[in-house]
Amino acid sequence: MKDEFDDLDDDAPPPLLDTDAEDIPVVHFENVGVRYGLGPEILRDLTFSIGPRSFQFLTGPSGAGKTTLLRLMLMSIAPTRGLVTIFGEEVSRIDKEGLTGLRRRMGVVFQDFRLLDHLTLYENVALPLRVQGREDASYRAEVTELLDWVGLGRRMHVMPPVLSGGEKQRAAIARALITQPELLLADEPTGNVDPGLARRLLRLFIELNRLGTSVVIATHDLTLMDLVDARRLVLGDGHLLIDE
Ligand SMILES: Nc1ncnc2c1ncn2[C@@H]1O[C@H](COP(=O)(O)OP(=O)(O)OP(=O)(O)O)[C@@H](O)[C@H]1O
Repeated sequence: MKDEFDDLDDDAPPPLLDTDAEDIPVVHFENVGVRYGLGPEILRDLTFSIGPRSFQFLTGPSGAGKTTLLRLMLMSIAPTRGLVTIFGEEVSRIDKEGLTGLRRRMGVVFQDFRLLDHLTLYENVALPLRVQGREDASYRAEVTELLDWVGLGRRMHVMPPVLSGGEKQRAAIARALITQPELLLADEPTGNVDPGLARRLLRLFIELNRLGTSVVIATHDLTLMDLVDARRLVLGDGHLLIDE
């Protein structure tokens, strides 16, 4: 695996893009609250925006609601109160097809990876492009290059069940990035890799951001966050504090 990384630049991550405050937010929450079933409110009074081409960390102690907030942005759960607007559209007014259309504009790295076990790594990563109707020949080089980037070039024809947790995580990251989505939501995307590899993956997220993607990385990892001068969305006691 090391060889595949030899040509990577190990310099500090490049500076983040400046965002234009006048652009329509990619995500906007207005007084949002959420509870699971009849349980207590997990998140309360959330009002914030995520701008186009912006980069932010989402952090807070275990159980603070980071995954829940990502699920709200992914529209896989609905708020119990307040308004969620994604790509300028208010989520409660959108039908199922509309939601699918909005989700296709996002890349998501789930904590549990969600790779398809009956497809090879290459096929998993290529799947979002196939769903877009593209032919294999048109994306083969892109998929191979990205798999090389994350150090999985030599593993691309294996099935996910034989991979380590860190390898699965990198494959899940490659799948989320391959379409250059407008919004990337990543839940602890470096939780299963060593610090050196975590830095390289962070660099990949920053490169994606430089190409125009808004990036949200949920993490506990202070060392990782300290590498980038990025906005921090900090959850605690159900509330959100923003450190610009
Ligand atoms: N499906 C669910 N049903 C009921 N409660 C849930 C559900 N999912 C999460 N919770 C509760 O909501 C709270 C927030 O969970 P969440 O997974 O969003 O936190 P987190 O900040 O992502 O935690 P971690 O850092 O440990 O992954 C927790 O108290 C959790 O027990």
